[in-house]
Amino acid sequence: MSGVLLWVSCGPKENPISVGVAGRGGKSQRRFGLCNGITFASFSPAVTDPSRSSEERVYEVVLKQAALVKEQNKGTKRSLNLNKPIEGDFTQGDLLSVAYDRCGEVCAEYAKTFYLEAYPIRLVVHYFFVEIEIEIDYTLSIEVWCRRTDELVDGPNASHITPKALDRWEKRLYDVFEGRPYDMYDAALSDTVSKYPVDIQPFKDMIEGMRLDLRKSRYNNFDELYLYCYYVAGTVGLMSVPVMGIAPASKASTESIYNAALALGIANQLTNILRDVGEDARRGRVYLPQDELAQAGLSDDDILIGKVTDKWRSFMKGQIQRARMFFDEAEKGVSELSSASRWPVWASLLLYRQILDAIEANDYNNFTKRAYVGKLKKLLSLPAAYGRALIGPSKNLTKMVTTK
Ligand SMILES: CC(C)=CCC/C(C)=C/CC/C(C)=C/CC/C(C)=C/[C@@H]1[C@@H](COP(=O)(O)OP(=O)(O)O)[C@]1(C)CC/C=C(\C)CC/C=C(\C)CCC=C(C)C
Ligand SMILES: [Mn+2]
Repeated sequence: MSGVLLWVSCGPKENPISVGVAGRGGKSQRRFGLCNGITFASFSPAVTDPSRSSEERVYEVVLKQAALVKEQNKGTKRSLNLNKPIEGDFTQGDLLSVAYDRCGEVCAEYAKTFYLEAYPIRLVVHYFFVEIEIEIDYTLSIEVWCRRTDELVDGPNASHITPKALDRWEKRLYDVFEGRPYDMYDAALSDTVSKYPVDIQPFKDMIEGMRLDLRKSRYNNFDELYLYCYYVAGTVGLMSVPVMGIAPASKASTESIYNAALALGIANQLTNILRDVGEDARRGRVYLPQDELAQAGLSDDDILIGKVTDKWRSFMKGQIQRARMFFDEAEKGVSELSSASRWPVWASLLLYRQILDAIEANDYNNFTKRAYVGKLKKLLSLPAAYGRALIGPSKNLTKMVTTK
């Protein structure tokens, strides 16, 4: 089956950016395409087609993850096997609870120093609003693993990291999934993946993203950038949804919710890239698509010189517009999540999206001025997010397009 439902082009005249809604045959396989200007005039969904765009290939992962979660929800769960001798008078439960506490501490530390301040909100939600009893936030173990993975290529020891080291990290990931954790943080993740239908694929893909960061510092077009964004950030959405859970009342298809989760990761990473243009360029990295830069009459040198010109402003307008489209796509899925997850996800979405407003407020100077969302704005986002989180799954199907 092949076909196209709709294709529109938008963005500033100088930098048009296309967005498509591409049909994939039957009602249960429709999806949104926000990738680039490639018009799928006629495409085959065959998995073996080598000419597929990154978006199509990533969508296959989404379908697979959605299918797996449906399957595993029905079947058995892996059970944790802590093979290592346990010292002291602890039960496995005590150790795990300490392990999750440690994960919480790590995330809190990052939340202090980094932009993504979802952790304190998650604490508030879990401790005061959703469960009066203190309960474990299982996504913390995933977040710590993501941060540790990112630290391998971005942290203080990054210069010593080789592809071999990443291979060892991947081997260790397999151990985690097989119930053989190496340390406390791994033990928490082992526990999480034994309790929830989390698949190893997005984790492996994130490591692939780190491999890419070791060998690649330029992206020819948005298709290449999209794949990178999937690896390092879209994967986070796919890892988190099986733990966060889908609202029991949701009538949306699992695929469409995973697609929204993927979109949130991509939107966040695009925003990250737009905010860090100057900083990344000084480290020898230009993530912005080379063909789009050239089309706008810009080059790497313009980025290194770092002068905000009208050409740059216009180029940035297009890039910001595309990132916002991914946020819009993500929005469609948040209401379908379990009630406990909606507030933190809305909060992180609203907070992160404001970084794009901050870039505009800086008159597009993302070379030397860091776009940042002030404390008051952050604070005001919380009740706004709370209000949105009150809205649960839509009763009709028009919003999410497909049925389970
Ligand atoms: C239906 C629907 C919308 C569901 C929501 C799904 C969901 C929870 C999506 C999460 C999306 C998300 C937070 C993605 C992270 C994107 C990101 C910022 C990735 C960064 C990668 C590397 O970037 P870079 O090196 O360029 O940047 P730095 O200079 O290093 O900052 C990351 C750093 C990867 C590491 C990812 C994280 C630390 C986030 C992990 C977070 C979770 C697992 C918890 C998510 C929970 C909430 C409530 C958002
Ligand atoms: Mn990083």
